[in-house]
Amino acid sequence: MQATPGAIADEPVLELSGVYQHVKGQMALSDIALSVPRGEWLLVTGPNGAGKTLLARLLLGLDRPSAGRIQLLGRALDGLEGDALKRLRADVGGVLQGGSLLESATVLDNLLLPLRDEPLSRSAMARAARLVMTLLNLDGLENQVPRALSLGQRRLVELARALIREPKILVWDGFSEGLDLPAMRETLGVLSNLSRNRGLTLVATDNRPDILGDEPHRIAVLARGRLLFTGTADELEDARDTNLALRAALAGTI
Ligand SMILES: Nc1ncnc2c1ncn2[C@@H]1O[C@H](COP(=O)(O)OP(=O)(O)OP(=O)(O)O)[C@@H](O)[C@H]1O
Repeated sequence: MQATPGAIADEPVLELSGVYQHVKGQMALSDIALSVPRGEWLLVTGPNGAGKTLLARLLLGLDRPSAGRIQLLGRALDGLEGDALKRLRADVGGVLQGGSLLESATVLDNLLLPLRDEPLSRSAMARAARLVMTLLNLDGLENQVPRALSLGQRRLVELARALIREPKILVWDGFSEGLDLPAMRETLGVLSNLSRNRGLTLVATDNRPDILGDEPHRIAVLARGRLLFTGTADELEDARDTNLALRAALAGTI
């Protein structure tokens, strides 16, 4: 198991303070503060339109916040450009909602995309691809094109691509998208091993607050771009009894 929630762990590998994001004149994220220690898991949950994808994109360095500070692995994202940003991105893998596979490329070529600028031989790249494929039970699919795959397999190929550079942080937007319960359980087992053995930190987003099951994790509840709660699943259970807005957010009625 990865470090238990609340344990005194290493320095946070991911820290946000006072983060705001405007989208088309609307305040879509307001005053977000989060801190995740190495090897821990954070689930960001909340109803449709709460701002989960916007937050995931900020963590992946795909968008810049309108205001506030984002620190990943001790480095402030806002000051980073060019090669420094590229290096940081290598340490942060992302699985985005809605899919992002190249439809005209094979599974293998999709997996190798993040390695295209690395000074690696083709055989070293193929070895790295085989490792992640085996890890995620994708063996035998390397020459398929994405449209030949089930939605679940596509998600796992996206996960494999995110893991191929052995990132220190994985940001997974829309965790349950395309995955049935057995696939989800198996994937959680793989991620749990990576957290235990390599200190992988996970930030997952999902509309469902219970999606990470019994794996130790913290939960952040977003609604209308504001963080209503951060804590453990047990603390969330207690808080929802007395907090009307939190109950509405979890029910998707806010
Ligand atoms: N490109 C965009 N143009 C206009 N508004 C946007 C854009 N992207 C996001 N928004 C708005 O920002 C808010 C947050 O959107 P976001 O996609 O982050 O929510 P979410 O919590 O991920 O929702 P879902 O669970 O449906 O994926 C929503 O009101 C959304 O309409």
